[in-house]
Amino acid sequence: MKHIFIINPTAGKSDQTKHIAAMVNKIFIEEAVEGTYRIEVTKGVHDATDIARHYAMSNEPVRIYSCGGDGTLNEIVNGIVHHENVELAPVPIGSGNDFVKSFGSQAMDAFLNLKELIKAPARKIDLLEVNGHFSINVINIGLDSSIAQNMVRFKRLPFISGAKAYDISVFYCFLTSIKNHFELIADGIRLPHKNYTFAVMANGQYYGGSYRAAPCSDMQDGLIDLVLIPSVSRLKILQLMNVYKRGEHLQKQYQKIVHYRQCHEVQVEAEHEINVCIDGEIKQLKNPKIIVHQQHLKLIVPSLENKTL
Ligand SMILES: Nc1ncnc2c1ncn2[C@@H]1O[C@H](COP(=O)(O)OP(=O)(O)OP(=O)(O)O)[C@@H](O)[C@H]1O
Repeated sequence: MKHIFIINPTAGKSDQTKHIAAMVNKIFIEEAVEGTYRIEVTKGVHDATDIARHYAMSNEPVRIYSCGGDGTLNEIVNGIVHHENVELAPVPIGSGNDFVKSFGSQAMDAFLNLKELIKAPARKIDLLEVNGHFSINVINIGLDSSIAQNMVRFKRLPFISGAKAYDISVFYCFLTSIKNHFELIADGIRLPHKNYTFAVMANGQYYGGSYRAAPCSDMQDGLIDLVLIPSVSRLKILQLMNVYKRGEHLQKQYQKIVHYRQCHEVQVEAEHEINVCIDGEIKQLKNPKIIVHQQHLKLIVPSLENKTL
């Protein structure tokens, strides 16, 4: 088995390349772990996709470690998708690292323990696809995608964490448009609303620097968790925000504001191209269609308490 460590030196607050390289060298050389390894450092946007694709195309068994945040993970997923010979291990050194949060409160430490990760088994998980782009975590549209778009600006400021940047961006976007015109068709059923605050199509549970949008989402069930907030007042959004962050918005008392269902396919209809946020990265798409590929990716999952898999 080949072990490939793809490091994004710009992920998180500081460059972790030296630290990761030192740990990897120690594990493979001093502790004589079996297999060959290689460290690849990305040079720019989408480089991780190209590097991952290169190894995936070899058709040899390979374990790719995504050393970065959710953006790097998404880029690697798009490079390895459909390649059975590849296993993917997230090493969460980004700012938000929302994807691994679905695996419970111990997840961050467990995925950062490279020695354990190298030996951990693979589990098959679902992937979402929207107009040819793949998502391992969450796809969202409406107010949410504007928030993600603006968050990038705030998160690079000193002393602003991924979670804080998201909160600041929420308030910024809150002052601009909160009414988004689009219609949704879920598994062939046209939903009644024509305006939404936002819509979330989830595989994982968390996004936006730790908002637990889809607390019931299971990455192996072959289903999209669809969480919808039709157009509501600013006051209602404010009232809901902390509830939404904690993942308590699917409780009965919020049913008038929050709509939730599980489905296999979501068609979005809008007059123009709309901003679609795919694992935190924005793409402008015309009538995006979201589908699920059941257990389509081999994910390395370390031993965890409170895990969902
Ligand atoms: N060498 C590089 N120079 C500049 N940008 C890079 C480089 N390598 C990767 N990138 C870009 O960095 C962006 C951010 O990466 P990533 O999302 O992994 O980190 P993050 O933003 O700190 O974490 P999170 O998304 O979890 O908050 C990605 O869009 C990726 O394309």
